[in-house]
Amino acid sequence: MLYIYKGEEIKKIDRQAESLGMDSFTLMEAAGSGLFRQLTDDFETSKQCFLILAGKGNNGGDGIVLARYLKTAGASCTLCFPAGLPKTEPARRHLDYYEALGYSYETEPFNLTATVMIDALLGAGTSLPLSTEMKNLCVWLNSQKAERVSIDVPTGASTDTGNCDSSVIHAHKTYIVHGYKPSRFLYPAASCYGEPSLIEIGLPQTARWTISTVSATSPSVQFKGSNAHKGTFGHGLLIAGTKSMPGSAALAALGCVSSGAGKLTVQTAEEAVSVIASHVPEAMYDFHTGVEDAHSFSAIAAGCGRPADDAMEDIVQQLLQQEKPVILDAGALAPRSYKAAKCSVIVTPHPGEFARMTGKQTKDIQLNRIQEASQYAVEQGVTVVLKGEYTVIAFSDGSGVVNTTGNEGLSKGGSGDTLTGILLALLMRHSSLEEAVKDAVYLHGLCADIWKRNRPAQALRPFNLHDWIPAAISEQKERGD
Ligand SMILES: NC(=O)C1=CN([C@@H]2O[C@H](COP(=O)(O)OP(=O)(O)OC[C@H]3O[C@@H](n4cnc5c(N)ncnc54)[C@H](O)[C@@H]3O)[C@@H](O)[C@H]2O)[C@H](O)CC1
Repeated sequence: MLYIYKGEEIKKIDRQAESLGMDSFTLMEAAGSGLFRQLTDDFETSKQCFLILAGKGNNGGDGIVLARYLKTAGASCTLCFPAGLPKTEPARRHLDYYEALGYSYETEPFNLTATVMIDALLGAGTSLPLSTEMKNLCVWLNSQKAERVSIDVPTGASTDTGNCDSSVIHAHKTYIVHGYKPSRFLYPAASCYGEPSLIEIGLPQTARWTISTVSATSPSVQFKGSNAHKGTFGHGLLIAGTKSMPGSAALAALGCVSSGAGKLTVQTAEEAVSVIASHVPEAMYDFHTGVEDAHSFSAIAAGCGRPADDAMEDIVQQLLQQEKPVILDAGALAPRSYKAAKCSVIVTPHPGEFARMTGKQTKDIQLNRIQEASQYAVEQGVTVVLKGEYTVIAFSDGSGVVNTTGNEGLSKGGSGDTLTGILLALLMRHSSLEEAVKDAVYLHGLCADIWKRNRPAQALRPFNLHDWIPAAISEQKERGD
């Protein structure tokens, strides 16, 4: 399991560790030795010339410990404090020890050369914008012909949001201490991390946000039932599609019947049936314009290929008054309260739809996707699936996951409909809503990743996605995460 921590959470963890007897000096030692191990895995240290630029905080302290390990191992390494000597107590003590071993340091970086430059200037304690001095250092570092390795967070990138200073370090690699920081998954900051590696420092993992995985024992990939019949695997209601957008309903229905749904009823416009039925002969049809007999379904999805009009709003209000879990997508998403809902609600907006739901700007949502989705989920008591690269899944208890499967091949109209269908099928078959949602997003992304292994991403049609569901399920079953 991989974990995500905000800057404040890291500070709290450090304080807690200190109160339990694990002091920051020891944690810094663990960070430095972990960094050294990772560096020796990534580089033939005897053939490299290292320059470590260390800041005044604990990020710089990690750099001091790393410098000591490199020097002790006989590597060519220069430690430099371009913004002044360390100010924090553990970093100062590590510098004392470093000097006591007879090692020296520089304070002027601009004439120094190296093949690998380590950015230990600022980490989780960054506040933006950068000072002029830091900006100049970053500009210089970015202009050097060397591999750039950042410690924890590239200097100039925010820890908790996608914000970056204009002179942010563009790292080739980032060695992330203890756990991922939100900015690793938020653009533009995410694009400055390069290749990330995690450095364990021996602290227990306590984050409520993790990176999504699918368990090999999850009902999403296991399909068992002695004496099973079509009722065993649930009956889904999909309220989707119009005369002008029958394809959305077809894509969602395909996703659903390909993911283990026992039965599926599509409530749609009569004119849409010929298109849907030509692709999904398994489905049944219903032409009501309201919600009838909701109790006879295991779960309900609404909104694919529907306009966000009054008729849709009426349907959503009826859905919120019944008790079966409901997925709201596309036309079913609107600015409204879910606080009086009698059912579990999952909303699946893309950033534009989420902006419409919340009254916020899309660009602000994108910079702070994890926080925005989480805040909405907690306030409204719903599950939010905020789609996009690194889809964010926020639960109403404040926990959540970031999904790392999927690629640019999914950036096409119709991909989200397939996801809604997969989600509906898994929700019908799962006892855990949380597991159903995160598994659906993971498997949907994995379909696109499997496609891209041998085929161009631009040629992936949303209509192809369901064909890869069997391969995605089998892969997860065999992997056994
Ligand atoms: N549990 C862990 O994960 C551990 C992580 N470690 C490392 O510690 C840093 C966080 O250290 P902290 O001292 O809190 O912050 P920084 O080193 O990032 O910097 C603080 C320092 O920088 C100044 N500063 C902040 N913003 C700016 C700016 N925009 N321009 C100029 N200067 C700025 C600020 O005033 C302070 O002086 C974490 O990233 C890990 O690398 C521990 O070593 C082990 C435990």
